[in-house]
Amino acid sequence: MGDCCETEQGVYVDSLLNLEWLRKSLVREEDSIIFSLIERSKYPINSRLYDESAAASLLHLFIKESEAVQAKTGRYTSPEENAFFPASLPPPQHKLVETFGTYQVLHPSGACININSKILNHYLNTLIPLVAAKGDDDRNYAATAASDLACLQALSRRIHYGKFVAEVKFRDSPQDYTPAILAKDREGLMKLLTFESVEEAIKKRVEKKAMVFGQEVELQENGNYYKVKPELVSQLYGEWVIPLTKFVQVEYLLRRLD
Ligand SMILES: C=C(O[C@@H]1C=C(C(=O)O)C=C[C@H]1O)C(=O)O
Repeated sequence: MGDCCETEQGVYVDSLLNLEWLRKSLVREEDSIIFSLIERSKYPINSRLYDESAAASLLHLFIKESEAVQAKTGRYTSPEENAFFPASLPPPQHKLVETFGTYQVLHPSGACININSKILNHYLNTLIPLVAAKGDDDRNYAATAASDLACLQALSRRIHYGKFVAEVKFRDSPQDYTPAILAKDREGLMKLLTFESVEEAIKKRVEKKAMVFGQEVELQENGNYYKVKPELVSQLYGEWVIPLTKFVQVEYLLRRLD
């Protein structure tokens, strides 16, 4: 790597350790999450896609194979990315990406935190039934799986940003976090890292975004119809996305002094 790449890497690492940049990334990720939910709502539940009675489900196959392609093309060299099936992923296989280094941004014992199995479970059991209509179209399983993966990857990215947020918060005030980490005081850590006003603003904003992104566009006024219920997105954030991001933060902090 030449100087130029090192400089670029430096800028990238600096961004990942800047709370303002991270909060902007969380805001941008809202767009991806909402758009992907809107896309998923095009298809009915298609529950046979998730049927695990014959070994692994079709969704499982779809995600595993997709992640293998994405690993070969370098997706998981980024510290912002976490695979759903990380065991035995192939290495990058193209010269454009095979020299990508790994970035030492996070504390090593927290860097590998991966709660994607939790995310996948919540997604399958809670989210799909709320977003998709009942029924099965007997056809669009691969397209449905592709939109599931888009939702899952956006949610996973968003939630695992918690690791970087936690690192920045720790570096900003180690004197506040250290005693709670040493005492393994989850509740205390949760209090320290929580900013209620930031969370309230997020819930309001995602509801508004869902209204704007998901409205039916007609030439004539036809009242308000939204492809995904705006209050559902706000609820999803309040009950699930924000709590899981905070869970990641607490897990990370608990390992921060290992
Ligand atoms: C991510 C942060 O930490 C906490 C979690 C938040 C979230 O998941 O959106 C928002 C505010 C904080 O309570 C943050 O401070 O930005």
